[in-house]
Amino acid sequence: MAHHTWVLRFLLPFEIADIVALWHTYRVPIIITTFSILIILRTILHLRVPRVKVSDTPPLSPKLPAEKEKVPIEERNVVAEKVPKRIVGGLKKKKSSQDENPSTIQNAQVLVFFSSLTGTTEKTAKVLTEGLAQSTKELSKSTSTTFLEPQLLDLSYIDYDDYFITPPKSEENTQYFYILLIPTFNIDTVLDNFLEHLQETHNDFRIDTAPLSSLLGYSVFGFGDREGWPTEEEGFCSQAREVDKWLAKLTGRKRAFPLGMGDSKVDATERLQEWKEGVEDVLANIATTGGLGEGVVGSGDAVESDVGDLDDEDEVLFEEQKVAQRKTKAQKKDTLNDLEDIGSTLNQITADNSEPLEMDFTTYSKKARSAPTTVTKEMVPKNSPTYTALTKQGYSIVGSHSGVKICRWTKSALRGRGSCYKYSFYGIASHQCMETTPSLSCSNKCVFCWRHGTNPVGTTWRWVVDPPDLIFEGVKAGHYKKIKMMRGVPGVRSERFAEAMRIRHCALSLVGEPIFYPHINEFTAMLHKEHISSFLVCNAQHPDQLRALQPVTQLYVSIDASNRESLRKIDRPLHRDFWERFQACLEILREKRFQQRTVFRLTLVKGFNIDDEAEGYADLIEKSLPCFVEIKGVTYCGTSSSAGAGLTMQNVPFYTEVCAFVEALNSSLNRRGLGYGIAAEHAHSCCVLIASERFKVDGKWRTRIDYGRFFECLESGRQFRPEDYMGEETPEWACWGNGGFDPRDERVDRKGRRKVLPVATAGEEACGGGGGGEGEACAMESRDE
Ligand SMILES: Cc1cc2nc3c(=O)[nH]c(=O)nc-3n(C[C@H](O)[C@H](O)[C@H](O)COP(=O)(O)O)c2cc1C
Ligand code: SF4
Repeated sequence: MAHHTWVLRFLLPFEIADIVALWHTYRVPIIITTFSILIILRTILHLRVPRVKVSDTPPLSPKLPAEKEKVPIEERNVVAEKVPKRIVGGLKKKKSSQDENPSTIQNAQVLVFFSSLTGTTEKTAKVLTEGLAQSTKELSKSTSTTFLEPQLLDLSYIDYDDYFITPPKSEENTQYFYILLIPTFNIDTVLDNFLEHLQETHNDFRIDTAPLSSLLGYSVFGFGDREGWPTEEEGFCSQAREVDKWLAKLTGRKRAFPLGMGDSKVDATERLQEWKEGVEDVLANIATTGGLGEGVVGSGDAVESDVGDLDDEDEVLFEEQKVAQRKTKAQKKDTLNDLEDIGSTLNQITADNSEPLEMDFTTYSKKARSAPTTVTKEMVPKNSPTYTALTKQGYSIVGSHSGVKICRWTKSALRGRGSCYKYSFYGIASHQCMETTPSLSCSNKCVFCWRHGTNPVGTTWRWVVDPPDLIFEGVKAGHYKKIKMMRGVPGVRSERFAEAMRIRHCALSLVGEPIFYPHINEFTAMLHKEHISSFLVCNAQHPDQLRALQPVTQLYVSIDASNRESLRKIDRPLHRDFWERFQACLEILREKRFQQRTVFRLTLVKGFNIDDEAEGYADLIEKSLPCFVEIKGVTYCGTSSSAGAGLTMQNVPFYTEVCAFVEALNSSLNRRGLGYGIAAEHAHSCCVLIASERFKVDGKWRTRIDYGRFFECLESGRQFRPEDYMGEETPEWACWGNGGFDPRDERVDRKGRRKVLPVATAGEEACGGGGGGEGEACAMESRDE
């Protein structure tokens, strides 16, 4: 080792000096010789390698350059940003499976997803789907790929899990192409929820980050309004841009055609037409080559163009977070040193700068994305279509998230034409009952809820919270106003009208989920203080809130199915752990059964939750041991929303079918020795009551409530049991087998004509909604038997 070092030291100075001397002597011939060799080599190579003509590159979609000429300047900028970037140079292209094995697509189908509040997108989506049906039919004839008829899907009705965790499974080995037509709303709509779902799916560690990568591709078109949202920074088409971004991630960058955007009042038709032609080109490409074409990840055909695009987006998000942190630091510590990590641009910011830091974000998405997260929205703002729709249907919106409406039974009782089933079962006078909810939002999308697509939905409360006293005063005022409006209605009985000016009962069940409201306990305390009884219906999805709920007069949990799969289909819950939440709520109800009256509310929907489920329901009852079980046929609203949810009159059970189910359930409970029996019925509402024998004294059912006693118990401050406020005997006419119509009242048909025979009708009762409860007043014709 020592010997080698010595030799190197001796040789090195000699060699360097020698080389330098040589270079000085021969540099001119060396340079000339090198250049000559290079020129000869270049000439040989040029003669041997055939030249590739520019026109040899297949003219594959997207055919944006031609289209760009037609696009106005401001639009052009947008499109230009989204055009796949062409990277020229020596990068090697990746090979995809499609590249190796082109044209492997046998069956393909376009799925057109849309969302619509005011109808524009829905109409457009229908026309677009018809157009695509035509063009894909042509493609099926001229290529080896068979396109199945495109399917139109409303994001308000579908289960996201069926389409946006993995693509749907098909027997014909069909591959799907997703098209999404997305309007934008700066108020809460189902789109917020959809976006949340996409984001959660991407971030869910149990699911692959790109679970939709087996799609053939996707493309999004957004509708917006430049009058209100002139630029993208100000929110133009912001939700379409968000959807596009998340789908790029979920599909592993299979954006088949750039995001299109149109102003629905100005240029949406032209922009959509251009975009549609581009999408059709991509579909043609899929049919002929099996790939998406040049410039798109997934085609394997060109350098992956939107890699940079996506990475930019991530980076922007990251940058935003950093800037937010920086702002706080700058404001708190007031020193430049805190900003060190930001980078050189920020080092120029003065230490006393407490203004928001100005950052030049160069992509459109930055400000638009941060804006909505910083502002807490109102759940139902006055200028929203939801507000308009609700008020049109007779709801009074109180504050920004509560509603009140007088139900048809209240009107009916005022006119002496019968009260709802709660009078027969529990002694509630319908004309003294206020139906309200402090939360119009829900965490389910039940198939029988009439408000799909318009009501805000969410898994957590993310809106402005109104104080309970504002809601309480507001709903009472709204209720009394509506009662007063009944003054001139023919047939209103004066004594009942006078009584109606004193609210005695409150059904917290209109629509939405009452226990979602963060101050629900304060609200019910206000009711009780004025000796208004509380009937609260919840959807068994919020165990924490249910556990924290103070005693109410009667606590309901909607039990819409007896097993996980059936519950998923019928309630379409937003929570992924919906079944666990449901089970937890049943346990909580079991604990509460000695503190207040607990009720299972079963809504029977033919074809969904009746067949073979009696045993399953009996299991749930055994688990929770509720005081009562109300079984009711679904109310069919006859609206497009119920039809959209797949409900028709065929899903509304006949009263005899409800009775048969009740008997099967009762037998199962008897076999298990659980101490229940069929207590009462209200055939007119298609509703039957099974009660625990705790409410049977000396062989007589005592399902009614002593409301005075309830308030005494509550005000005593002592612990009390439901039996302590058990009312008088259930009247004979309400007991099982007697129909349940109050003999004091007069039966009339829908036209107000007197009825003689008792009638068993499905789905006429209007109360309920609340968390998977019922729908709005039934718009169907009676299904008399
Ligand atoms: C309450 C409300 C909020 C809106 N917010 C936005 C918005 O933030 N950005 C935007 O570009 N357009 C916004 N728009 C415009 C709609 O996206 C546009 O009118 C769209 O075509 C509506 O589609 P639809 O009729 O299918 O519901 C809003 C419209 C309404 C009614
Ligand atoms: S249907 Fe509901 S809101 Fe109407 S009177 Fe009966 S309990 Fe009250």
